Amino acid sequence: MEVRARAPGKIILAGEHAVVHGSAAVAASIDLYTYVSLRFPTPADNDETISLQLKDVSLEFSWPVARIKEAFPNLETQIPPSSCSLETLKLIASLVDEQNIPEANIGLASGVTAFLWLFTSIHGCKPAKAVVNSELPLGSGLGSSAAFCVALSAAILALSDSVTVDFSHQGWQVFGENELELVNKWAFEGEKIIHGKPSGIDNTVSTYGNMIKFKSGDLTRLKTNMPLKMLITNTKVGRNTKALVASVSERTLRHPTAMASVFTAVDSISSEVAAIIQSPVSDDLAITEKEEKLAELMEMNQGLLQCMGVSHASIETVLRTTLKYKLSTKLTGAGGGGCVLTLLPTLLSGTVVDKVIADLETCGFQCLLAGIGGNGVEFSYIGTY
Ligand SMILES: Nc1ncnc2c1ncn2[C@@H]1O[C@H](COP(=O)(O)OP(=O)(O)O)[C@@H](O)[C@H]1O
Ligand SMILES: C[C@@](O)(CCOP(=O)(O)O)CC(=O)O
Ligand SMILES: [Mg+2]
Repeated sequence: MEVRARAPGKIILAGEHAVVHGSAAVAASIDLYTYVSLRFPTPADNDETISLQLKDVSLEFSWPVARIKEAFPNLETQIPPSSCSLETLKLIASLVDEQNIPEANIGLASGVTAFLWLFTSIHGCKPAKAVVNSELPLGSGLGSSAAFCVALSAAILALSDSVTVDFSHQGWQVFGENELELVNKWAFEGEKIIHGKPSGIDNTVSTYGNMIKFKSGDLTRLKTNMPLKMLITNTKVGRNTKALVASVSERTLRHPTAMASVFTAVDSISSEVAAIIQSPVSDDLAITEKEEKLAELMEMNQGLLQCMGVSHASIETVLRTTLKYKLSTKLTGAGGGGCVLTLLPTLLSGTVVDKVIADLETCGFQCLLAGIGGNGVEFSYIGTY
């Protein structure tokens, strides 16, 4: 009995960080996915463990079911989701510690903790094997943590009683509205373990796909016929979302009034971005005008992200490089390195795009052109149920 789920990564067009503090943000899914397969062993397998294989980092973790029962004598499965208590988090952290994660990969510990908590909350101590692989760079601002939590939640729920599914369906299928909501809620609880204080935008756009406006937990799905092309540049500078979100909160505590103004400005920028994206496109001139406005708003948002203290020398290098070609750029996700977005206007020639990419790659960065606004989470059964 095996299920496979996939969940997309995302770009944030406007509003990262400020969205954690109640401002609006606009995000879109991208066509790079995290995949999770989940399988319950058959009696013939004689496997009494819960295991997690992380292919992207070539690591595998495994816990005998008896060890988990010993650590969690009072474990109860729960639907709908509730938050992981501090006490449970400590118990799970000790199970994760026992796996001796290499120091170089210590950032994975929170993801492994999220897996153990999501799985045991829904299936208790049932033996199972989960395998994860991703097309997303990890820890780079493209929402790998959310895609990981959404794909895990989807796979775990797809093998649970709380989801009614059509086993005869071949290939990828989508959940119903209620089930999507459940996947999103569980994934948000997983993101809390990885991020500390997530806004919920990343798991929401990974669950629902397309393009969304998100404010204080409320989702608005955006309808657009505007062709939007973004160059994504990965500075390859590693960073950690939890630490960056915490640093913005600390700055907010030190300068509450100034930061409130910054967040209000970001809120206006995001609302304007959403309005531009949604307004009907009539002709090339209208597209060019909209692109010019978007470009300016991206520059303004980047300035405010600098005010929040989440830019980085590598991001500034991308800004300077793209400015030579009069292109507008902003960081995406938590910043501090990671990925940067450059708006590529529709009428920009392919030769210029190639030159920009060559310049950025000379700096040691990695460029990619991802499809924007595709499907959200999907799942597929493998073999018989
Ligand atoms: N494919 C994956 N395999 C293992 N862990 C993952 C994977 N994707 C995400 N994670 C978890 O998410 C963390 C990165 O999340 P984060 O710092 O929020 O960056 P981002 O979400 O921008 O990629 C990793 O350190 C790890 O704990
Ligand atoms: C900085 C933030 O706005 C986005 C973080 O995205 P990522 O984990 O860097 O992909 C945090 C959040 O909204 O939870
Ligand atoms: Mg993340």
